Amino acid sequence: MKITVIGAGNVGATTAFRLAEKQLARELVLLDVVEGIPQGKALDMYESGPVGLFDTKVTGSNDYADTANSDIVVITAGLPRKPGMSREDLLMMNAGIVREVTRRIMEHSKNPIIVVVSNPLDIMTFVAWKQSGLPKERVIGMAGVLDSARFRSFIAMELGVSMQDVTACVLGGHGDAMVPVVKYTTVAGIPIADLIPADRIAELVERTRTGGAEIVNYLKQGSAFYAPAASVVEMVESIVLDRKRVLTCAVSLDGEYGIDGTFVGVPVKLGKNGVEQVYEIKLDQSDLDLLQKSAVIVDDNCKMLEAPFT
Ligand SMILES: NC(=O)c1ccc[n+]([C@@H]2O[C@H](COP(=O)([O-])OP(=O)(O)OC[C@H]3O[C@@H](n4cnc5c(N)ncnc54)[C@H](O)[C@@H]3O)[C@@H](O)[C@H]2O)c1
Ligand SMILES: O=C(O)C[C@H](O)C(=O)O
Repeated sequence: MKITVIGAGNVGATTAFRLAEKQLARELVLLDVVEGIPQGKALDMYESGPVGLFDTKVTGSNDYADTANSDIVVITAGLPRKPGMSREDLLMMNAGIVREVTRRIMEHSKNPIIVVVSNPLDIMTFVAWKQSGLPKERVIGMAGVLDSARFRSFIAMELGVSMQDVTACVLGGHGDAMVPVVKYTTVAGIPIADLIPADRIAELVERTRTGGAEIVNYLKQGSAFYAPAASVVEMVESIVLDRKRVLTCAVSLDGEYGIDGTFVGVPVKLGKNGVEQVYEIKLDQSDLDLLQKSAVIVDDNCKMLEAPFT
């Protein structure tokens, strides 16, 4: 298994380190446009192997030839937002980066599975899919795992229970219009509506929707990376080990939820072939309306991007 992480910044480097520690790849390549950064960070990670007890061969590079024959490529290249910005404000700049990165990846790897992280997430996943020419099952956006993790953390904090017992469902685009689905959010199988008053749930839902901005406002110079990297690794692990985890990921829908051809977050089965099943769960009309609205926002942004994808 060879995994490449494009972008050796906060998310990329943290992801690469977690992947190395978990020994999910025999070979791990960290690539960035900035010379020296991927090489230095990769060597530093590699030198932690004797202490962290892993043998993954981690190398840093600025040359796509070193990514040749990757089984999985994680794209984290692109600008993060600053306080006051929305993720959509990154659209034009990051679309150019993701398009170019994808073009270069595909010159050296025939049939990789691409996990997209760059923002605005759902639209960048669309860009990577279009540019790559890969089947839609092999281009997957990471956001739902992160958004659900945030909702789970807030619920665990609220109730003083282990995060392990909290399961949350957050669908839709990775923006302020995301859809935390209260009905499918439970603590050891108990619906949270039975445990937390409705007005407080509404506050936790709102905190989840603005969870990314909450971190941006603290950091000032960039956005979250520990929870995002952990979320990427959960997805990659399910693919590498063919675990068939059911995780919310941004995938291209084909009529499910009344949405056609748009990338948005829904529960999918992730295995060695990428997206192996899309689950169309029964939603209340109000949640379905929100999900469809969120897809329209993604779609409108995709339309703002001018092809050609070559
Ligand atoms: N999907 C999510 O849930 C999620 C979570 C966190 C961050 N993000 C997004 O991920 C992206 C990266 O965030 P970060 O915190 O790591 O930012 P960062 O600035 O720390 O790192 C970005 C890296 O990309 C590199 N880069 C830029 N253009 C490149 C190119 N053409 N080829 C290769 N590398 C290139 C930069 O040199 C930099 O090292 C941002 O767009 C951010 O918004 C998404
Ligand atoms: O909020 C951001 O800009 C980064 C990321 O999408 C996040 O949710 O942390």
